[in-house]
Amino acid sequence: MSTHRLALVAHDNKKQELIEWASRHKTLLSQYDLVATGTTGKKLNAHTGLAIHRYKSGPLGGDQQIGALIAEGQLSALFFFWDPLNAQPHDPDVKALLRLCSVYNTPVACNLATADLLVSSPHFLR
Ligand SMILES: O=C(CO)COP(=O)(O)O
Repeated sequence: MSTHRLALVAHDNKKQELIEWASRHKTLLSQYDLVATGTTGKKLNAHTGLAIHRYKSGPLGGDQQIGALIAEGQLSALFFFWDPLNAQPHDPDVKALLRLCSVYNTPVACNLATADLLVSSPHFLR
């Protein structure tokens, strides 16, 4: 992969799922520079001990900050457990982040099954 930075983001109802997933893959994740939106990063660090650079909370611009990394070619993959059952105040930012993944052909996992598949790829460090 071109860079060694991964972004981890989850909406509130999905944070527990992401924390459990990250705990399972802690050894692999710890080999990367990790970034996250504010609350996701705080909870991930508290529950897994992983070092994570935290951007702003999603509704306050964090999704856009991670989008900027993608636009600059600074992100290898995004793990974005967005909530399909609840409206988000910053829905345009959520869409924009997912859109940039397609614009720049950045791997993005939006659920557990895809996240597991993505980290089992040979492109990932072991
Ligand atoms: O809203 C988010 C992603 O759209 C996530 O933001 P937080 O990690 O700050 O909860």
